[in-house]
Amino acid sequence: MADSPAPEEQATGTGLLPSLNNLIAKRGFQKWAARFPFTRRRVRREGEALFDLLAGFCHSQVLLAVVKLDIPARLMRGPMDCGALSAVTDVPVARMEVLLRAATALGLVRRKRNKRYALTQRGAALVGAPGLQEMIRHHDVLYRDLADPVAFFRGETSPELAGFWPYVFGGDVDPALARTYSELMAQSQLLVADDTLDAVSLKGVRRLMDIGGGTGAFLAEVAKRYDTLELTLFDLPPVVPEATERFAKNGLTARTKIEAGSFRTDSLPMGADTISLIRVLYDHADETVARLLTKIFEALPAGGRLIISEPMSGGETPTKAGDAYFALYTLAMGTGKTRSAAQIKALCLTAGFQSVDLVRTRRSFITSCVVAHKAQE
Ligand SMILES: C[S@@+](CC[C@H](N)C(=O)[O-])C[C@H]1O[C@@H](n2cnc3c(N)ncnc32)[C@H](O)[C@@H]1O
Repeated sequence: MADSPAPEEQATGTGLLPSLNNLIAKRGFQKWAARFPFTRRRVRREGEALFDLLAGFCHSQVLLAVVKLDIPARLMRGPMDCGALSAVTDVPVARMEVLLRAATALGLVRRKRNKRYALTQRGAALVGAPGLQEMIRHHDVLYRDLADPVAFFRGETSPELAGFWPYVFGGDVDPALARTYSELMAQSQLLVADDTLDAVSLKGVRRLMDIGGGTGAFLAEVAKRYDTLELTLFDLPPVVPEATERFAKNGLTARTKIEAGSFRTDSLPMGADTISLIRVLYDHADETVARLLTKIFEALPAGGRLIISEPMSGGETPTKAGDAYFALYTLAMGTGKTRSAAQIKALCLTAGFQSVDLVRTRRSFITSCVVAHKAQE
């Protein structure tokens, strides 16, 4: 009985003909389709795609090992052979050979004629993309949280990630932990800032307030593009010293105000004609987001704008990055969720904004953008 299709699956067939999915699931049909000239290419592609899903965890672990053993940085200094890499990483030669062959198959390294390994362009991008290696390094926490995926989706686990980002609970933060998290955020912020500022113009803006602006990495990038714009950073008190340091280092002290506070319990500073929320909403539950958006609406003048930039769900069309990665990540964090642009738009309209634009960004796996407008009086 266990093998018979569920009633709703049977119902997908029409009349006497079985549904296409019922056919595809039959081994005899699979064998025929794998040989038939008009179907065999598609069958092979689908088979490969399924195998990639099955092997995805191994691929991620190869990536993690490559990063943890500092192989990209070592190969940036010049090609190395397996023996040399084995010696500097303390991985036995035979096992290093397996790792390097796997990394070759995944396009991270390539073996030259002289048997030395060099980075490919993809491998070099690992070094060049700010924050990517730090992100990969801290993935071991996420992977442990997902080790029993059924228990995870049933909500029966206590994910470690929820403790990795304790600030979202609004509690006191250990300064050392705040620094680890801030470093990771600031590094990866550079890509987010690039894509956000390419998608949304700040021409004509007088003062921008970045709420949950962390250590000021986004505002520092804004300052590079707009040299007269005044800047305000609003974030929890533990993050403030590093932001002060960054603004001083970048010669921005005179142009920036730093306001320490919590958007949960404090009122927001007035005076900005544009407010940004960069990777903030997905950390929080709908009620917190709704209250924050209302506070922002009240803090903005007539005609003011709110820019929201963060990885989003694909909504009606789920995406690999938004729905098969960030949604799981935020679920493990336990306090927020990955929302679609349409869901964020609806929350903004409920908060009082007159209109909301969904702005196309260059790489949705880095960030997506929504811009909300307060009515002119
Ligand atoms: C995911 S980080 C994003 C930081 C930065 N915007 C970025 O994209 O790199 C979320 C930020 O929101 C801040 N935050 C969280 N809860 C907050 C609260 N209640 N009030 C103010 N800031 C808060 C955190 O301290 C943190 O800097």
